Amino acid sequence: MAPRVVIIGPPGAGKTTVGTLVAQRLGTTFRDTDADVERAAGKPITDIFVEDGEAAFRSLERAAVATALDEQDGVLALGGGAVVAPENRALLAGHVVVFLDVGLADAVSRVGLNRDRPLLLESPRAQLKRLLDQRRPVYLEAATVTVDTGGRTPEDIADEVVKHVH
Ligand SMILES: Nc1ncnc2c1ncn2[C@@H]1O[C@H](COP(=O)(O)OP(=O)(O)OP(=O)(O)O)[C@@H](O)[C@H]1O
Ligand SMILES: O=C(O)C1=C[C@@H](O)[C@@H](O)[C@H](O)C1
Ligand SMILES: [Mg+2]
Repeated sequence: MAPRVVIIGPPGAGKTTVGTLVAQRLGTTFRDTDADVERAAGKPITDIFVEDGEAAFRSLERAAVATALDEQDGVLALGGGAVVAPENRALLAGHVVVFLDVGLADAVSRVGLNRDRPLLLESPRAQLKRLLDQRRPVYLEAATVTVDTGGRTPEDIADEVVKHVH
């Protein structure tokens, strides 16, 4: 089995929101490696970061990405930082990988005051700027398709993603 489409992008890109809509449109299932990691650890991602550290989270995430790419046949969203690991990028070869591109202003407003993102707990705007600056080239490189999400509705973005799914 292989996912029909893998969705990547930073926090606030809309991976979960758009991915769920794409799965509905394709009549298939949606899977998110963040949820898989939480299930494997038996606790929320924020607690994994606080109690076990980011390295422990990344290790669980690598395992979750490998398993999900193998098992999932619908839509798969990766955690926002998953593509930073070369092992995960290598596993994406041959898949349809959609990067949901988002600018800083949209990412900040979408993430808002949500407290579920451990890397953004302090100075969300500055942290998001750092993540986007560091990772945007990595997302672009890992993706087979880049979809601009700026000022667009999740429904409109989902329609464009579906067009790229074979
Ligand atoms: N195109 C959009 N326009 C406006 N708001 C959006 C759009 N896409 C997503 N949102 C909103 O932004 C917030 C973040 O979206 P979502 O949780 O889907 O992002 P994500 O990429 O999965 O983030 P994370 O990496 O933290 O899991 C949600 O409140 C969602 O409703
Ligand atoms: O951008 C990141 O590094 C992260 C994004 C989220 O999806 C989670 O995977 C976690 O909060 C880390
Ligand atoms: Mg998400």
